[in-house]
Amino acid sequence: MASFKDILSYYRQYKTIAIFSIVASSIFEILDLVVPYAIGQILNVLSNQPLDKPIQTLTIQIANITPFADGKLLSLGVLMGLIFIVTVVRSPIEPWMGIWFHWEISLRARRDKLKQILAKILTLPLSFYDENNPGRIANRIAKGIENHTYSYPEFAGQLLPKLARVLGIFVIILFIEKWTAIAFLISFVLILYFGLRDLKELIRQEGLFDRYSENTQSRVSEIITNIKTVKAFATEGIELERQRQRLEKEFQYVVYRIHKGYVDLITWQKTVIHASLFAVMLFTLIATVQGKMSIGHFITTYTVASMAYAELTPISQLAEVFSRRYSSMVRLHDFMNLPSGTDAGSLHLNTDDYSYNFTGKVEFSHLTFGYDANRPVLKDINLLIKPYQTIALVGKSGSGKSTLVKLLFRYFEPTQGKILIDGEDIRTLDVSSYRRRLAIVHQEVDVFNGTILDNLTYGHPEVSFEKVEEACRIAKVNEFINELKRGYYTVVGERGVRLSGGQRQRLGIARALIVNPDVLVFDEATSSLDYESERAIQLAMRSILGTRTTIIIAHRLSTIREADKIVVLDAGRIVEIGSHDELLSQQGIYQRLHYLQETGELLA
Ligand SMILES: Nc1ncnc2c1ncn2[C@@H]1O[C@H](COP(=O)(O)OP(=O)(O)OP(=O)(O)O)[C@@H](O)[C@H]1O
Repeated sequence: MASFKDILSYYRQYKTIAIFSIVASSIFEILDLVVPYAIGQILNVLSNQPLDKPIQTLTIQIANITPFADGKLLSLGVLMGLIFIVTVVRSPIEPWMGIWFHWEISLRARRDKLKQILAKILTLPLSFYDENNPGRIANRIAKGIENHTYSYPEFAGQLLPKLARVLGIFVIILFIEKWTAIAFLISFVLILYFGLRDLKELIRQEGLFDRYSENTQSRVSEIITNIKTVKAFATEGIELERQRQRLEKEFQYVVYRIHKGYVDLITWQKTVIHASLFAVMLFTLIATVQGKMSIGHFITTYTVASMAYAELTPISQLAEVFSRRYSSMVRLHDFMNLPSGTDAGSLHLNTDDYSYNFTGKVEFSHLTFGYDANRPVLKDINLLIKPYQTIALVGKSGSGKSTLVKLLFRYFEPTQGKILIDGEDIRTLDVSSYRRRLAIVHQEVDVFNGTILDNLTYGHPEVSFEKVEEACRIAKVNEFINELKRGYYTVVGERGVRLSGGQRQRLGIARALIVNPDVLVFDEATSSLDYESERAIQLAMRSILGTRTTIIIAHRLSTIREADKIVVLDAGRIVEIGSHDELLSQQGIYQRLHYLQETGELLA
């Protein structure tokens, strides 16, 4: 699990400037103390009491180098000069040495981290996305980043300088009266110690709450994703009630455990602070009445002590806000510390170092794989696909067809055995350059927000327009593009025109063809389509067959009659291989499936 160290490392790159700006802000906070001190000294001048040694020395030195005589007037001038410097002169300098850098560091770190986060998203293994829905991930990232961005200026610009000021106050009181200073320090340390101890427990509670609340958010995101199902099953009321119960539980927890904890903490802190301040006032007043302390020192001590105790409230508030945010910040680092997947592609723009060109000979050799190592879903698969051949994978749902393709794309590593392309183990190849020679058309084609042209050239942005048109002709995309007013420049996706399932499929096929892959995979490309769309796609597929190695995963056997080889998988094993006619003559699974689809009857 990540820790405070990880939170600090978020700003590590800006260490030097961070130290500089924190020190500068701390100095400015300490300079504030000059005012009550100088006012105390002015009171001493006015009431004819002696000045402190350093002020006396400073006045004498100024008298020596200027025409002014050492006296009451010069002392007042020197003290007013000091006040002028630490208030008026410092005002235009402070924001540029403090606030400017605190926010600049925070915003720079935000920019850097968001880039690193996307890199992490791009390199995490697919299994992570199987287990975490987008809402959960997006919520964790957004909260983590926001809390880091707001926390730094508060921590560096307020909390630390305020602590420095409290230290400065201690030194001033020490200089005036030793025992008051010691009493002050002890009360301060006790207040901070008990405060931090309680905060630690509250941070733990916040962590539990954060995890619970992440699940609530994730449900909202699930509802958005699955809204059609929710509406179709008319479960709106159930979803609302379920969420109401969760939110009520969250409310009870956050109010009666966490919020009450903070209010308890503030209650006793405030009481102790005011009691301490009253004690300081009482003791310094007694000392002044007894003549052990000057009026100026009485005023200075009381003023700076009240400044110090007054700082305790913002310090504890800042600590409280920080602890409320702490767990979500740590959770962002937990996310960032997740190991990248072995399937991670390259993040560099220029990856032409390895440019492969395969004939398309693919061999699965003694391949065994399981998502859970103890439960193999593919068992000892041996299959040779010759260049330009078309192979169809069929079999019952869950027999392992998609998994075989996932392994070909190197999303997962085989448990045993290997996959060879043109005789080379794919694990020895650069994963991004290798994948660029493959293309896949999924059952659900992803459409990005942008023009149709952007979507078509997604895998190969530099491709010529002629090549795009050619691919669109083969995939029969031109048929519907021509009907659109803005043609290739029609905006599709989230904020654009909605494409039908069949249109998306054809777009997916053209997108795959544009990268001119050596191996092309259709993953149940037609199974969710109406008959007409299916026919259009079958025709598109037919004109591609034989131009490259093609693997078709199909439930509808009509799509794959022309395949060179049909491979029947059952429970992760290859049970039949052959052409359509060969397999029909065997009285096996394929024949049964075929008969079922043709007649709708089960073979006895
Ligand atoms: N990400 C995953 N994590 C764990 N198990 C998985 C995962 N994906 C698939 N499986 C399991 O692996 C087995 C094979 O699944 P696969 O998707 O490869 O089958 P399939 O033949 O393509 O099925 P379908 O025709 O329904 O798509 C199934 O038992 C499935 O539950």
